[in-house]
Amino acid sequence: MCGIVGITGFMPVNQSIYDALTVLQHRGQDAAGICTIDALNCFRLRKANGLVSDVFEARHMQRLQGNIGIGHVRYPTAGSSSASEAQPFYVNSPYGITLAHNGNLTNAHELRKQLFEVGRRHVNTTSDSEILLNIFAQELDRFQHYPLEADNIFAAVAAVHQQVRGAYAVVSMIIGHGMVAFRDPNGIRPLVLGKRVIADGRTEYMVASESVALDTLGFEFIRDVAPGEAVYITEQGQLSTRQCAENPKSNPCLFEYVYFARPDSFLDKISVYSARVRMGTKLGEKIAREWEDLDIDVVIPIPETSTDVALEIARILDKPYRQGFVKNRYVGRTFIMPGQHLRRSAVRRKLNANRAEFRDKNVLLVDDSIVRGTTSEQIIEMAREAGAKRVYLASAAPEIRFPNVYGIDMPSATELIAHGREVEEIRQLIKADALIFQDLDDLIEAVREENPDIAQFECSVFNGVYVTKDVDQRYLDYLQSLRNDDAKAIARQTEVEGLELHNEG
Ligand SMILES: O=P(O)(O)OC[C@H]1O[C@H](OP(=O)(O)OP(=O)(O)O)[C@H](O)[C@@H]1O
Ligand SMILES: NC(=O)CC[C@H](N)C(=O)O
Ligand SMILES: [Mg+2]
Repeated sequence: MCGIVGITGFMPVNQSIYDALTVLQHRGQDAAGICTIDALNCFRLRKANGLVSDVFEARHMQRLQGNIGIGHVRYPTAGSSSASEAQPFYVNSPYGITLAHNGNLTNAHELRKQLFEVGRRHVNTTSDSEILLNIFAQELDRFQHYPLEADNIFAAVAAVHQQVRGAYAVVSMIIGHGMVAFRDPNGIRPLVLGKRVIADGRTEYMVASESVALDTLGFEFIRDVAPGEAVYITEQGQLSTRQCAENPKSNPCLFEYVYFARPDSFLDKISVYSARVRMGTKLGEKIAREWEDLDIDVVIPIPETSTDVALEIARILDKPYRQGFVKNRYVGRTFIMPGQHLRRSAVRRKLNANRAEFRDKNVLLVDDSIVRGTTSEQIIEMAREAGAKRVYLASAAPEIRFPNVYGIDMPSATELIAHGREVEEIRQLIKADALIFQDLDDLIEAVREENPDIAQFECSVFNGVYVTKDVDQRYLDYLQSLRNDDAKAIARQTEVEGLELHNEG
């Protein structure tokens, strides 16, 4: 997952975009970038691998001048992890465009070919986001006049929707025009719109992956950008919006609510926190029903994402909730780290047991999800080392059995612990005394309660149904060959920096 942000204002936006990226950091830890438009109508760009606090030093911030800008934190799902594939991306025609993308395209390969052979455009990286930028640029280029009207920009987004498949929440800037943001016709990845009225009465606008970024910067939430919709804000601060998809549907990604988003965000009118509490209610009730004879002394979350779920399970079961693990606050999220070796070693650096909570007790550990099983296997071992008598595990998400192709880096089914396995086999692998998963219908119900208008969630990782309908076994095999952990490790070793475009180093 990645985090994106864009602001059109009347004061310098560099610090605000930096601050927004820090609260979106949980969506991507590998690279970060900010691009602004300065007073001379030139882009200023700084992007590099690393956390936000590492990428932007004072000298970079000083150079990122301008009242309009976009930012990105990256968790790669396509291409390489080279710094030249950090975002935003730039293309010089028409007018000069930069773009930041959260999601993943499922027809990037065909689009690249078409861009080269028909559009005569070369894309110098292996990033799907640079392809998306070039498709957008190609469509804007069909209007051979300056300035472009809002109608032209919306027509270009409509043409992007016709050609591009997959998931994309996008923020982009066009020199001489302003900022454009849009969301794919299934609304798989989130995007929210907010505003801030400044002292002289003018309105600044902001778009971001999650509403928490608006809160932090004092922007008022207006609404979610609708699936298929585009938002255009001119340099003068004039906002227009248009539905650009023929048949938009709301199919937001269910895993955002389970793991990715911050609990204090609202996505598609649903509080992530409340959804997690309801996940706890449903799972707690299932545990009470199915594990009547299990003797549980204490409920312990596996920090950090599962804490809200675990607290509610403890309430339902009427058992004490205890912080049995202490999280090292300086180690990031392990699941989104590149490479299994790094992920494994991170779990023990990140979590340590409070022995007093384990000694001679039967403990119920709660996690939000079990993906590769890296965390659960080690945590169960740590609980035993700390003296637990019996260790039970509950997962707020059902078994994750299928790859994700829409912006979560789970491209390889064989790396998923639940792929092709039943609960009992998984239990044996992670060495739990008992294991329970949430049912998919319960998870959907828990999330959907606040917004029953959502007819269907994107939940392919649980049921193998891909809402864009273009994903077949051939594509999944292709993706697996490209992006399994071994392939990525080899690619990292042989990686060379591509053409470095103008980058405030
Ligand atoms: O089965 P696995 O492959 O280990 O993946 C699942 C684990 O990874 C995530 O935690 P993470 O450390 O990324 O972040 P968190 O601190 O937000 O829980 C998630 O919350 C699970 O704990
Ligand atoms: N997680 C994401 O949203 C990734 C965006 C894009 N596909 C990349 O790999 O850079
Ligand atoms: Mg976790």
